Parts: sequence; structure tokens; C-alpha cells
Amino acid sequence: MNPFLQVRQLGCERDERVLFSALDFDLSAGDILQIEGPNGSGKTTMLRALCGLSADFEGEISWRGTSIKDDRESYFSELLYAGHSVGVKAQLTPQENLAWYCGLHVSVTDEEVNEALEKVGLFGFEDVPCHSLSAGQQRRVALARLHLARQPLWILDEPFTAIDKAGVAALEQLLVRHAEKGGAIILTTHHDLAMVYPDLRRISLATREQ
Ligand SMILES: Nc1ncnc2c1ncn2[C@@H]1O[C@H](COP(=O)(O)OP(=O)(O)OP(=O)(O)O)[C@@H](O)[C@H]1O
Repeated sequence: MNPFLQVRQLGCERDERVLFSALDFDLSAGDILQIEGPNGSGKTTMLRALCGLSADFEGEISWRGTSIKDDRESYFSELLYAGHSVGVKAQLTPQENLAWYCGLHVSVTDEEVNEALEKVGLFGFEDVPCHSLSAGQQRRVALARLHLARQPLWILDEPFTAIDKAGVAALEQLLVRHAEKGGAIILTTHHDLAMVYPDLRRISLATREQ
């Protein structure tokens, strides 16, 4: 059976500087892969390539055995990407943000939206404009998507940014539960993961010369 994701000879340069090269790895159901590296080492660049958001890379990326360049639609339908910036609309409420985002993929009820917001600790903040929320609360709005996600592959760029200790622990548990249920995750984080998970792997990008 094909792994979810097959990455072969992945490489990327920016401004004539090699960020990473000749990377080979597979990601299967149940895997969690952490991309590590110092600031500027190329983690976000790699995630954008893996998400099909950038075509400026060498190598081949396949989803369920088919190049992501050849069948973007089915790849995108199975991928949840949460980028480095929170990506919530400041004028909209958490309810509106979540309903809008999830509505792109599946239909969700108001009750499901409110439950997801409650799970990320936003009970009582569902209907205030997001610009009035703290940085961590805005990140929680973005992370609430994970509670409603049907996509098997999650690619998460620094999901723990601005999240407090309790939130970090809850998010780690959610990631493990997703993988245990047959999902797969690629994430970047500067935070030391506390999760004990047998199928957690790491790729370290080269240290920059300072
Ligand atoms: N579009 C671009 N054009 C030129 N250089 C770029 C571009 N995108 C990224 N870079 C450069 O590539 C390098 C890697 O950037 P990237 O954002 O992938 O790093 P990172 O490992 O995610 O860093 P951080 O930990 O700070 O988030 C940086 O030096 C950045 O300036």
C-alpha cells in the first residue's frame, strides 16, 4: 500500500543558498513528523512546498502514489494546512471565522462550531470580533479547526505559538489522538514536544552559519 506522502530528493534554494537538499521520507497513517531547525533554516519553505503552495523546489512529492502536481484537487481535499500566521479575519467573530473556514470543506452546524470553540477554551468569546482577542486566543480560533477537521493530513507551521502551557498540553493530546485514529501530521515547532508517541519522527534542517 502506498504511504500517504512520499517525498523524494526534495531540495530548495533561496537567494543561491541551499536550505535543504536530497531529502527522502515517507509519511504514513499514524505518523507524526516534526521538522526542526533554527530560524531561517527553511522549515516554512519546506511546508509550503509540501502543501503545494510553492512550486519552487526540486524533487517529487506524491500523495497516495500520485504526484501532487498531477492531482492537486484530491490532495487539497485531504490536507489541512495551518500556516505560521493565524489567518483569522479580525473583523469576524470566532464563530464566523470557523464557520467560514469549515464551510469551504464540509458543512458544520452552529452547535459543532460552538463545541469546537469551547474545546479550545473560547467559551464566552464566540461572538466578539477577533481583533479584540489576545494573540493566544486568536491562535486558538485557528486551532479550533482541528476539532472539526475531516482531512487525514495536517500540516502545521508553529501551531504552539502564543499558546499557554495548558493549551500546549491539550494541543499535543489532540495531535496524538489524530495520529492514533489513522491521521498523519507534519509540524514545525521550536517547542520541545512532551508527547510520548512511538511514531514521532524528526527531521533536522542544517544549522545556519551565524
Ligand atoms: N520568497 C523568498 N525569497 C527569498 N528568500 C526567501 C523567500 N522565502 C524564504 N526565503 C528565505 O529562506 C530562508 C528560510 O526561510 P523560512 O521561512 O523557510 O525559515 P524557517 O526555518 O521557517 O524560519 P523561522 O524559524 O524563523 O520561522 C530565510 O533566510 C528566508 O529569508
